[in-house]
Amino acid sequence: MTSTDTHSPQQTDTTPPPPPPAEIKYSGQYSVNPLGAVSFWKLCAQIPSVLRHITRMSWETDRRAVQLLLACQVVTGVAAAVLLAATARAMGPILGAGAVVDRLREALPALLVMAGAAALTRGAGAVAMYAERRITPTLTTGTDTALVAAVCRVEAAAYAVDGFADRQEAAEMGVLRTHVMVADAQRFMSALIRMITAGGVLSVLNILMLPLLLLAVLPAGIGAVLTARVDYEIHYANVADRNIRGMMRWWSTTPRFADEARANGMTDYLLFWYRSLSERCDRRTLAAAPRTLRIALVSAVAGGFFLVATWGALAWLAVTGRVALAIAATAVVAVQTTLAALSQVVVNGAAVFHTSLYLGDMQTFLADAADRAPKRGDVAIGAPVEEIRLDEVVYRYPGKDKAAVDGVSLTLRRGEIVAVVGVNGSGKSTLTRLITGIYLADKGCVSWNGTDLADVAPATVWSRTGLVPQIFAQWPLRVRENVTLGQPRTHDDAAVWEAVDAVGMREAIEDLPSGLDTLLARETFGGAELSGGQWQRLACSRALYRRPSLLILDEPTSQMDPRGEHQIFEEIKAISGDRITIVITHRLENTRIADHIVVMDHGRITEQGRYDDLVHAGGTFAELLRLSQDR
Ligand SMILES: Nc1ncnc2c1ncn2[C@@H]1O[C@H](COP(=O)(O)OP(=O)(O)OP(=O)(O)O)[C@@H](O)[C@H]1O
Repeated sequence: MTSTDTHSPQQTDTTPPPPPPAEIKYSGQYSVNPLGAVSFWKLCAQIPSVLRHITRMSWETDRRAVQLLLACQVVTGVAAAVLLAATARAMGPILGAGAVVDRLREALPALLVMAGAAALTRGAGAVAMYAERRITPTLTTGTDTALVAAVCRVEAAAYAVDGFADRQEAAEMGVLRTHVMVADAQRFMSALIRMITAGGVLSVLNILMLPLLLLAVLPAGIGAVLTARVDYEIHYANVADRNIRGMMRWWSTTPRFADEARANGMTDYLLFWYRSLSERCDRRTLAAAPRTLRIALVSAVAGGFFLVATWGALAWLAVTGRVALAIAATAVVAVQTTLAALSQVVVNGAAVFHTSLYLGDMQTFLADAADRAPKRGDVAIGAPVEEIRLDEVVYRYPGKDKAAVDGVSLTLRRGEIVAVVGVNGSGKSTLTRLITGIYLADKGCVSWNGTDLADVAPATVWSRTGLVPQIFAQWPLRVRENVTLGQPRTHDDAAVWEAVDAVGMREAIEDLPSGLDTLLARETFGGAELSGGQWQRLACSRALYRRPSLLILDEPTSQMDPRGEHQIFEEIKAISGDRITIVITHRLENTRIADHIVVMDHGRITEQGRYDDLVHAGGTFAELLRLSQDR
């Protein structure tokens, strides 16, 4: 699990060194490097399908730009052929006999054609760049948004699946590569066309030249693909560490946790942790460096050998009179053109191949995320919600041995306030996730108005739910959006103020620089910050604004002063007639407002009843109440 590390924060002779970050290694189907068992030639064979894939993605993004790009490729190819043919034509008179002026005059038409072809190639290159720049931003945004949407839309249970976050991290690399993907593909295609044209012309001049040229560049091609493969292996080995490092970076640098990190003297250790993770990634990268050096050296030596052979063959052909001098001169130009194009094909082909690895991860992740999207029925839940029933409901988190909720049966009726209490980890929050259909029960059934949630379109359930979770988001949005988020808003702020008044936040919001328009993100210019309790009041106002059929408050007042707490519970009572209300709390005095109290332990309901009954029942509730009063 762990390894030793020499860098440690504030280490003295008397204090033991802190443990380095745990090395997390995943096992199971996701631990296998997808490249491990694939042969080199199979990898190369992927390139056409990757190009097809990139073209299809680009086509869906901007058809006209793709058409423009393809037209530029054709122009590039034709111009390259014309350039070489005109070169051959010009070489005859230039290298022939007679006065220089006469020879130049004779070669002039061909020279003009050469200049025109060169200008056309440059022009096509510029237009192709324009077309690529039209496609790339939209394509990147589309891919990035698709990834975010896919993650937002999976069944919430997917987040608990081992390796899900790491595969998301790997998929992010695919999104990053879309920045360069079209440019790489375009350069690869245009170099390929130039190479085929120049190679074709060269093989017409002398058939021996082409195989020699191919041999000169092939080692570089193989070297580039092998290096890309090594890079990917390192990337793959680093995914888990990079993922944790990314999280640690955010947690360590966000102002939200700055007080905690400083006052508890955490900064040195956090930095040590971050550096240790980075160094671990570096060590893997450095360990692979000799392999990449060997690949580069071997491919350079082999390529150099065949290149010398190519030039030698050309010289031998010219010296022995097997080709005319003019043809030999054209062949020199053709060899240079083909070599340059071949190098471009190799470099950009390797880049396309490299991209294909990351795109592959992205595609696999997107397909997996689509598989994990809710597949439930399409029944809609109508208002009002009269009854929610749980029958022998069981739920176990992936990878856990014990069920978090284990055979719970319960009926909730409109107008009731139900309090759920129990020790930490007894399954209260999980129960609310099952009641709202965020998780579907493994066994048993949760039904709303008699319809099993497995048959219901989840959006129709969630449009009738208001949830204040234990850990709620402090959205970096304006105050207004922090109240209305998730609900279509009207142009009238009256309902917003009503929700704000219900949690006693009017004065605090009026004191902000721009009232409801104040941005609640102290990190940004002009942003403001609320206190912990004020944020919690705002989270409550968000749930109340929705006027939900099911209102769930999970420790809603844990950060509030007694006045705020009193106000919230008064409000809950006042509006309870029209809805089902569930309150989870460790402050047992607050359960007095409940019509029914449910006590949970180890995922089961162990007691239930009204406050006065449970106080005298001698069970867990009475014990917890006594402990809370024993100061
Ligand atoms: N996302 C999760 N993935 C895996 N296990 C989880 C997850 N959330 C909760 N658990 C486990 O399920 C059990 C029940 O947790 P739950 O959060 O429902 O308890 P709780 O009663 O709400 O606790 P608390 O009073 O501390 O809020 C615990 O053993 C917990 O470790």
